[in-house]
Amino acid sequence: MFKNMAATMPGPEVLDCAGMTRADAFAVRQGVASLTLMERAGAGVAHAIMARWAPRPAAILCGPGNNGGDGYVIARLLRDAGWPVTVFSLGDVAALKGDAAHMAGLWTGAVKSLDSFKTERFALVVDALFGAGLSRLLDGMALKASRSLAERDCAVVAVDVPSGVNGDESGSEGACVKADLTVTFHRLKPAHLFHPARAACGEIIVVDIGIPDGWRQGAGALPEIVQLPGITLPDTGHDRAVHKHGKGRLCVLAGPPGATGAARLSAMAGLKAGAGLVTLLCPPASLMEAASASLAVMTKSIREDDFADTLSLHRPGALVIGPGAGLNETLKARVLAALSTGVQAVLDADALSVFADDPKALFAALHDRAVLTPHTGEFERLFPGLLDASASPLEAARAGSQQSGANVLLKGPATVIAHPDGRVAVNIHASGRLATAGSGDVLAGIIGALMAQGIAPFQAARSAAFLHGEAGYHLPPGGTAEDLLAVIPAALESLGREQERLLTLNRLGR
Ligand SMILES: NC(=O)C1=CN([C@@H]2O[C@H](COP(=O)(O)OP(=O)(O)OC[C@H]3O[C@@H](n4cnc5c(N)ncnc54)[C@H](OP(=O)(O)O)[C@@H]3O)[C@@H](O)[C@H]2O)[C@@H](O)CC1
Ligand SMILES: [K+]
Repeated sequence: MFKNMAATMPGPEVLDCAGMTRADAFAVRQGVASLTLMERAGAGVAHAIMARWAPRPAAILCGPGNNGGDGYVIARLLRDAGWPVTVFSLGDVAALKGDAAHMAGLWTGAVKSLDSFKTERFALVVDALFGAGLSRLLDGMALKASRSLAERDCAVVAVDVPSGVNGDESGSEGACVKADLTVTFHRLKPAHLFHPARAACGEIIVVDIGIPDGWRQGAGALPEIVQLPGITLPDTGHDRAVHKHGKGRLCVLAGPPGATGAARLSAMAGLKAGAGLVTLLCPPASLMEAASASLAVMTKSIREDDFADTLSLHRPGALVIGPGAGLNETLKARVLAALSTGVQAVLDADALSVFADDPKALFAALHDRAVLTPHTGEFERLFPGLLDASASPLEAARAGSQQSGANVLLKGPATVIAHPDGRVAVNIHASGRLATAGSGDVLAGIIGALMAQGIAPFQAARSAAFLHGEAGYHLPPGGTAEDLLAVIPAALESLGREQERLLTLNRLGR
């Protein structure tokens, strides 16, 4: 889905539109002319177009602000390269101001009114109507143009964001342009990461427009894209001195009879992700079912009323609680008991939903050694209305983490990991093949295994999301959660090798 992004992404941070404006102003204070930034932005789009398409009749739709200014640069550079180009303007060209007026002045061809734009005359259309300055829903000529683009089979390239999409937001109430390629500048914006806005972007390229180092000063903790050099993997070496107890002990709570599969997936994932010892804590009635289906995973019977005692007996480095656990008061009590011991814990599935009627009781017990792993439905149960009220899942997860006091990993095609201190990361390294039943149980087990091995919860959640995503790329078509377990070692190996290569290059100063 994010093909080629690694090669073109100049940096890992995500910037909102205000942050981008600040970075732009910083560049200008450092002596980079804003016209130079606009020229580089337009050149980046023009080069991306020429790298993908041979010359063909192209329409450049220019808006009333600087997004339109970029459009005039693109028109000039494509025409200079021999492309047949027609420019359409939304509004009067004479009304343009500043850099956009300057760039329009360098365009020596005709400028037609957007009203006369007919999609069928063009094989490629550049959408330079609105970018970061979008302030209301599309209407009038812009709305008409976006609709006519949707009806025709011509290539559409969006400048910065597809017009109608607000760069800070994952969704839009109104219509927007649907692009095949979106070229943005300096850093990704939230809209490039989250559906449905992301789906309107098509392929995404980030162009470096030469904003000087130092632009981060005073920007606070920016959300970042999880990347391989920044994750922590378990030690998978051949050191013979290592004992299984020294490689991390993980406990997983099993559910009632007939529903132990989810916890068994988590437990197996924990072993595959390097935990030395994994124990399924089973209600007595589930013991035989769990034991007969497990080989390397240990099984232990637990009593109804002594979950904190059970944990102090097994002294796990981390606990996974929730997958297939059953929605009942016993589970609620066990979650609260586990949290009261201070053990590092992954709360997944039923351990979240069981608090739908009283999330505050959960929040009062949570701490930053816990990781909540909701999908959007579970998130809504714990934080009613927060997703809708937030510009994007990024903001929602950050707010959810601060409200609850725990790390929150909000699952989706782009998974957000938030720490209560305000740090946020987004994992986009994930195959669509992960969208299969039980995949979340596997993720919970991997997070638990990494925490049990001494990796701090926020870092464990970031790293596990990336490793789980990598395992998805090793899955054959039609792969199930069981198949996902089987490819975790291969995923660990390939990431370990690549990380070592990057570290070596770094040491050599490359
Ligand atoms: N920052 C940087 O580093 C760089 C930025 N660059 C480029 O600048 C772009 C941002 O430019 P920008 O701020 O001028 O905003 P832009 O999107 O052109 O629109 C503003 C105009 O549209 C109008 N308007 C808005 N919504 C409307 C609607 N629905 N329907 C009708 N009108 C609407 C709005 O009117 P107003 O709201 O003021 O009434 C205003 O007149 C950015 O995306 C990137 O492409 C590059 O050059 C590289 C360096
Ligand atoms: K645009």
